Amino acid sequence: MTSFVRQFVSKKKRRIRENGFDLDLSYITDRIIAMGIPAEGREGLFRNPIAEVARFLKHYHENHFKVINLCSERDYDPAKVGGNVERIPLEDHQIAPLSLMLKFCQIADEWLSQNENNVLVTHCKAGKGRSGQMICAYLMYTSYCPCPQTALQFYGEKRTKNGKGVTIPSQRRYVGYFHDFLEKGPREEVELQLAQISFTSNIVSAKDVNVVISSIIDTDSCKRTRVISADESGMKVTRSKSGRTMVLGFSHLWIFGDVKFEFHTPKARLFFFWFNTSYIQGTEFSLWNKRELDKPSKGIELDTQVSLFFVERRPRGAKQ
Ligand SMILES: O=P(O)(O)O[C@@H]1[C@@H](OP(=O)(O)O)[C@H](OP(=O)(O)O)[C@H](O)[C@H](OP(=O)(O)O)[C@H]1OP(=O)(O)O
Repeated sequence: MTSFVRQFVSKKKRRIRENGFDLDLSYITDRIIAMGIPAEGREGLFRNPIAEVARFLKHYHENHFKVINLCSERDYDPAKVGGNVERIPLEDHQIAPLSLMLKFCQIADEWLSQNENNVLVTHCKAGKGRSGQMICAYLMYTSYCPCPQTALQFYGEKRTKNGKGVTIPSQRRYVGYFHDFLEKGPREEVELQLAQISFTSNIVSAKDVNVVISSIIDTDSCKRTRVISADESGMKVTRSKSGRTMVLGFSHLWIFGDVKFEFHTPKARLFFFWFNTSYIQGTEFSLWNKRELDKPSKGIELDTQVSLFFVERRPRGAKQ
């Protein structure tokens, strides 16, 4: 019964079933493992029981494994899985900024180069999205995969039975940013002045929609600061609505770095997306349909579109 529940919870992810082990765990390469969180108590009944994870790692990789915990929402006593655990806390369903992708790669590389028997074990909660973003970065960092498309496809096939590994569009976008970073080095840090958001969707004619913009202020903790809600005063925000289109106009709103846009109705979150201002080319950032949005709600139709228009860009820290 427990085995059935665990299988159900791990959905399409590939499990390892051998020598009495049955875990939500996949070898992406011989030396890189992705798995679901080692869980305790009640959660251990439907996820990977922490004692079983420890037994597996000891059995196959004793003294040669390092675990990286990517969950900000869960933690456990590292001693319960052998002690060699590092944590890079990331929020569920969100992106890891480039600096943390690089940190992950450096930790992984240092560990794996110490001994040819060493393996790296990565997990978030499900061991799919956040783990995938980081592992794809490492596959490119080591030139195991030449480009984002290959890395994402390779990871998807190794981790899941349906080939869908990293599915959140913003996480995939950041895998692309990391490739650019590896090829061309860091980009100049720029601030963008956001003038307008145009949102076209079936939901606009039915509900009031609000937008909350936030950006990461401390990449180590992924701490976010709320920039503005279109419903709040303090900054001049104009709204207009015509049929299926809503337009928000902003005055003097500068955004910088890793920025999240979250669209809400009064009762529910509709979807969100992330980008980094240094990677915006030109004056527009557009997402052309529902498939390009992160975690869109069910009521949104496929032809939903969002466009952001920027009127100015300046190097970070330039005088206003
Ligand atoms: O893709 P889905 O819909 O299975 O979503 C996963 C979640 O399943 P849910 O839809 O909440 O049942 C899943 O949650 P559960 O394991 O189902 O509690 C995780 O949040 C997973 O993210 P990550 O791999 O831990 O970074 C989520 O993966 P991402 O959507 O973040 O890739």
